[in-house]
Amino acid sequence: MNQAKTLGQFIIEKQADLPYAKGELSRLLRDIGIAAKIVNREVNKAGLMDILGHANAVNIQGEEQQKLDVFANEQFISALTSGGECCIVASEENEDIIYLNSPSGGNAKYIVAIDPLDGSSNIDVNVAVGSIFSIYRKIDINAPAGLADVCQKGSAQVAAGYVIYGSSTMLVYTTGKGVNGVTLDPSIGEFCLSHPNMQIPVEGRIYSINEGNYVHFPQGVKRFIKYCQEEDTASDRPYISRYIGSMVADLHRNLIKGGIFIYPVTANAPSGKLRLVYECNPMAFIIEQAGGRATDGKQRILDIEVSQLHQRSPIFIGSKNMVITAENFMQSENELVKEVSIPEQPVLDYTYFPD
Ligand SMILES: O=P(O)(O)OC[C@H]1O[C@](O)(COP(=O)(O)O)[C@@H](O)[C@@H]1O
Ligand SMILES: [Mg+2]
Ligand SMILES: [Mg+2]
Repeated sequence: MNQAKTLGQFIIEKQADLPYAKGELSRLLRDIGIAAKIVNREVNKAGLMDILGHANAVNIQGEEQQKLDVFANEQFISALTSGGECCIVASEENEDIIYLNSPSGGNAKYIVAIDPLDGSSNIDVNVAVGSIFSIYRKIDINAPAGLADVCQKGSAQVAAGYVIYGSSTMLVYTTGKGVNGVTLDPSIGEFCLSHPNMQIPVEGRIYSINEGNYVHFPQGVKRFIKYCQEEDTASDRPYISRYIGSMVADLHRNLIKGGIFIYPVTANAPSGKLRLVYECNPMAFIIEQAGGRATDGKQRILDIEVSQLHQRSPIFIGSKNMVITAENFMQSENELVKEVSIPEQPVLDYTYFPD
């Protein structure tokens, strides 16, 4: 049997596709791969190590930091520092941006924004968690890097990806030329190409949302949930409800099977819960590159202006037609503004909106 291509081999092979292909971005992806392997090692034996539970500290979001949040954060920052291709790291776990004293003496051109451990509420219960990264190039290569370089719109990303620490550990990434997935082969300690050119189905049957917040949802979201639960053979409804509570895991499933993930505004999260710079933007770049769609219910996530490092945004992301349908419900019920490209689009029957 042919040995699958390793991440390193695949990146080199694809390097010609990369803008400014001098190997820096390839090396940066390699460094992220190294940090992911170290985090994976700890996640896998978390129950045996003193790495479960709280770190007795609170991060800038006001969330209790988990020990694994802190460990993962340290691993990514140290791998990016020693790798030398990154000049600034912005992390969910750090209030301010971190300037890296890279061995390249500060000539590094790339900025990395990270959610070092995503799905923290699932760490102690052995449910899939992840890491998310977003990569930008300095706006002005010759000027010192700063906050403005981190707060670029999502559409300026040169690469993005996530790692899922699940039944197997995978790294899924894009450099703006499609989406590829590699799986960690523990026997050789290498990520190997397992999912080339990933595509999200245009239509899906899975909806992922924390229905525990239902009473606080906007009317449009409530109506979309009702739509998903209605019986209608023509459009293959009712849909399936799946919610893991780790954004990476919920999106990974939907990327493969088709589906929509929604984290809307709620009473507790008036501007949404998930963070634009290191959660929404990288996931939106990946899903769009896989043929899907990502908006805040109206505006394309990648076009949203970034004014604060830890800014939050509502997010509707996944299979193109499902996101468009959800957006239509977010619009007033009398106005169908966008046509989904489903041939048999059922005529909306207004008795459908009982409330
Ligand atoms: O428990 P809730 O409110 O449904 O929130 C779950 C969401 O929060 C998150 O855990 C937030 O990410 P972090 O764990 O990185 O803080 C997402 O992964 C997940 O989608
Ligand atoms: Mg997260
Ligand atoms: Mg996190």
